[in-house]
Amino acid sequence: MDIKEITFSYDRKVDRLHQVNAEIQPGRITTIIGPNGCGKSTLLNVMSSNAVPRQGQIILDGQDIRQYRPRELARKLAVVHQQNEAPADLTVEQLVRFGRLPYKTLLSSRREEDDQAVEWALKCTNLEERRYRTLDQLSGGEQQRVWIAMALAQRTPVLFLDEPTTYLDMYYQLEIMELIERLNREHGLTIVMVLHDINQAIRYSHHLIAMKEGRIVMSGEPKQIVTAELIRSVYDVHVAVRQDEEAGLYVIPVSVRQQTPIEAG
Ligand SMILES: Nc1ncnc2c1ncn2[C@@H]1O[C@H](COP(=O)(O)OP(=O)(O)OP(=O)(O)O)[C@@H](O)[C@H]1O
Repeated sequence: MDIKEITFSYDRKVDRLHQVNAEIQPGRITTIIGPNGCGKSTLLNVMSSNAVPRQGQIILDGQDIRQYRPRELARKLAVVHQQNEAPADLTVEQLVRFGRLPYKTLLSSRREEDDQAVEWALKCTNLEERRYRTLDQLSGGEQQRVWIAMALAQRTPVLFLDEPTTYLDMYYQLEIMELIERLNREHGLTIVMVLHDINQAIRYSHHLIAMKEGRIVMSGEPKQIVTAELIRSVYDVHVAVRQDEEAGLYVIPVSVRQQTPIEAG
């Protein structure tokens, strides 16, 4: 996937992405990092054709994504959004089955292929035993796995995830990250995600894209690009960068860079 010269504006006045260029490597995990409001979700939305750029193109399999019909694109690329809602009375299995919509035709009945895809998605996400539950009968981590399962049922080679670990505790965060890693390693999925946790981004990504104010500041292999200087320039935070035998490279936030003096009252 090629991101070519993308400029995007919500209101045709202020550009939120400025001539963004990047390459998404197939079969790899790419993570977009950067401060609140820098344009990460916007870029993901443009890359999935949910938002139309003012300029530039997203090329997938040799073709501009805007030339694909929505069903065609939905067979190539699935998205797990940041916030998801569903009717309260649907079961996990019924929700996951929605992932098969891009394969439905007017006359088609339930096909074996659909059943297989749903079973595979439930198995990958370890939800087989929860299939008859409704969302409100699941923990936050399990709910997030349902949205991932729905995307997996689409059986696409590319998966986008926007902040998949937000609101989850440490255990469920790790569980989701390990699931994503397995989907990449064992099933060859190309993953593009947005993460706020820099340490998760370092640990689970082959490639990082660091953004600030609608621009890519730096991109590359985490080990190559993550330095205290990069984090300072992107987040305005002073960090210590360390290496641990077990955990690998990691970052410890130390202080915000610009301290505002507190005036004596
Ligand atoms: N629907 C919208 N209409 C107008 N402006 C928007 C809209 N969505 C986002 N923006 C603005 O575009 C800029 C980029 O937002 P975006 O959500 O892409 O940032 P982000 O990096 O994903 O942020 P966060 O980490 O807080 O989720 C922000 O200034 C935001 O206020």
